[in-house]
Amino acid sequence: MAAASFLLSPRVTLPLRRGSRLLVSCSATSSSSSSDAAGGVGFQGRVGFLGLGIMGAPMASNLIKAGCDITVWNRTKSKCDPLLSLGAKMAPYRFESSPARVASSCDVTFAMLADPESAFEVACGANGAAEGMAAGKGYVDVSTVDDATSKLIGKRITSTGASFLEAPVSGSKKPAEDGLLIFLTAGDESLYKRVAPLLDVMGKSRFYLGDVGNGAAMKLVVNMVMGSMMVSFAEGLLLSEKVGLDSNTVVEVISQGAINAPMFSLKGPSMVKAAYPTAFPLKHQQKDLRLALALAESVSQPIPTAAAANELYKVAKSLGLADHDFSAVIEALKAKVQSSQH
Ligand SMILES: NC(=O)C1=CN([C@@H]2O[C@H](COP(=O)(O)OP(=O)(O)OC[C@H]3O[C@@H](n4cnc5c(N)ncnc54)[C@H](OP(=O)(O)O)[C@@H]3O)[C@@H](O)[C@H]2O)C=CC1
Ligand SMILES: O=CC(=O)O
Repeated sequence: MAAASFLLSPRVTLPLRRGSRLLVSCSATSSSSSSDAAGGVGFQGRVGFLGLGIMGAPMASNLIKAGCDITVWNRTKSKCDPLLSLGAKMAPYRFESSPARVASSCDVTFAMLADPESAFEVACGANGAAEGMAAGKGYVDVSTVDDATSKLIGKRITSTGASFLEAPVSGSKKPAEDGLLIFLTAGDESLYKRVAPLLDVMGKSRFYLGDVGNGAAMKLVVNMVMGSMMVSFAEGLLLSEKVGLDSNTVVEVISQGAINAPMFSLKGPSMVKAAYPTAFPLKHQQKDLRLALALAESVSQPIPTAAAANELYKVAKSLGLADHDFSAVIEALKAKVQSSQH
């Protein structure tokens, strides 16, 4: 992909329209001819990718397809296989593969892990990425974590002389597959500019938000709203059913009005059929609400709607729905209706 080159103002990201996608692109510090030889996306160097779950696998896959030199690692090794088939590498074979090995063999390493605990472990634990970091290298954590965890990871990474950027994403499995994620970045601004061509392969837009913690906070605010919206939608679907309305018509009416959201049109029809194919696991939505509640608590901000939604996701987890899509939260409401009738 040829990168449209322009000057980035400090702390500002300007969306450009290219084709049908809002896309921000910038040149790396190298000339386009040398960077094209190194991968064709305007980034020069080797890229590591740690965590190949629902999101990490398609993100890494898009980088490979764009011609980047990618080295992958995942706790469950079999998840590396599809990426290896596409042309990814493992860290040097003579050593047991580990985040540290990936980081030491790459210029920039991305991490897409489940939660604060795993993001910390993979970055800072034994054989963690920090052990392979050094001056000149970069670590980009795209997992959804809280600001305190992100700061701890950033501190450990930068103690090696390397640079750190947090860059959680908004957008689910399909946007990850289509390279249409929204990056919410904060931290080292020169690393942000350096990896911008890679973010543009994986995403449709990117925001640079300043100090580490701001990207995490932005992501938690967005997902707090999303988690509450889903619960409200589920309540509406169940109520409509109870009063004899056709739930599919409700989805259609909502899709034409001011409260239309792609999420409702996308998930509504399968929710009506009680099908919850996993795009965003329910356990991660509950984790994000839990972290948003802690964020709100830290500034004494009441968020009663999100708190109530969180309770419902906890019930859904207790019903064995943790690995289903978060739209399965409607089943927790159904269970409440049933228990109130007995
Ligand atoms: N799915 C979505 O729609 C979106 C998710 N996110 C966020 O992105 C992150 C990843 O989400 P997603 O890909 O859906 O999640 P998955 O559950 O599919 O993948 C989680 C990844 O974390 C790894 N992992 C979990 N625990 C550990 C551990 N203790 N040590 C090492 N690796 C570990 C898993 O490895 P293994 O394969 O071995 O289990 C896997 O690679 C989460 O923070 C989520 O909130 C953000 C936007 C959208
Ligand atoms: O974190 C989930 C998303 O859809 O964004």
